Amino acid sequence: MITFDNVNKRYASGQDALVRVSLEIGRGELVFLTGHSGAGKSTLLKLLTAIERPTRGSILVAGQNIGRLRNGQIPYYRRNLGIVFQNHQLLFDRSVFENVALPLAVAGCSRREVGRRVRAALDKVGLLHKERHNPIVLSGGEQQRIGIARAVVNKPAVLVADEPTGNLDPQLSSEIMQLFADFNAVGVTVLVASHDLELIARMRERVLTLQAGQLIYDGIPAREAAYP
Ligand SMILES: Nc1ncnc2c1ncn2[C@@H]1O[C@H](COP(=O)(O)OP(=O)(O)OP(=O)(O)O)[C@@H](O)[C@H]1O
Repeated sequence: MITFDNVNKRYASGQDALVRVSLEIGRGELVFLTGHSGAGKSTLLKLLTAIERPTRGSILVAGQNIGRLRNGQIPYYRRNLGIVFQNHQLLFDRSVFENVALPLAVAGCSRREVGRRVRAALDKVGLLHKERHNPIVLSGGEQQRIGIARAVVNKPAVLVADEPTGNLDPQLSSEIMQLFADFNAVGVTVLVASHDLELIARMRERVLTLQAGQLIYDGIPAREAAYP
């Protein structure tokens, strides 16, 4: 599903953010990406979501070479991706329903279809009863769930999250991670970047560890091996 082949990313500043990264993520896998601050986690996700382009190497997603996409093709490519950010980027002048519906407006769905899909997504994150609220009145954990509902409303094949639990307490963080596991259980390929090592360890899933831009570990950690 996702292949990085000898990927390098050097920013215009001269910073080498990723160095010869090769990895494969199969369809339907759940994988955590970790590493110290500045290790290159966000950069890897930005390459995958075509926000940045690789300097060298190739990135294939469902057979498509992402680094070679023309600018006009990128919005179409992103329709198959659900993207969750740490600061969920909700619009506070719209209701919960409208926020979750945003990707569908771009995709040109009928009103009936929008209603059906938004409610299904809100139901999956347990917030169907909050559809008329303004997100500003919701807790941080609920806001993050809305961000996740918005990411999955298009039924993407791949769900990508960058530090989705960054501002949440351990209990809420654990619930959010469980949501990703739930989406994975129904076939979605999920990649979550997080520096929360304790939380990742408890999930007992595959972990990729970056260190100074290099992939130094890829496996299901038995003990502390993935966390130097
Ligand atoms: N747009 C940019 N221009 C120049 N350098 C950048 C840019 N974005 C990131 N970097 C640098 O690339 C390296 C990797 O950064 P990246 O944000 O990918 O790391 P990270 O592992 O996500 O870190 P964090 O956990 O702090 O978010 C860092 O040295 C960072 O300063």
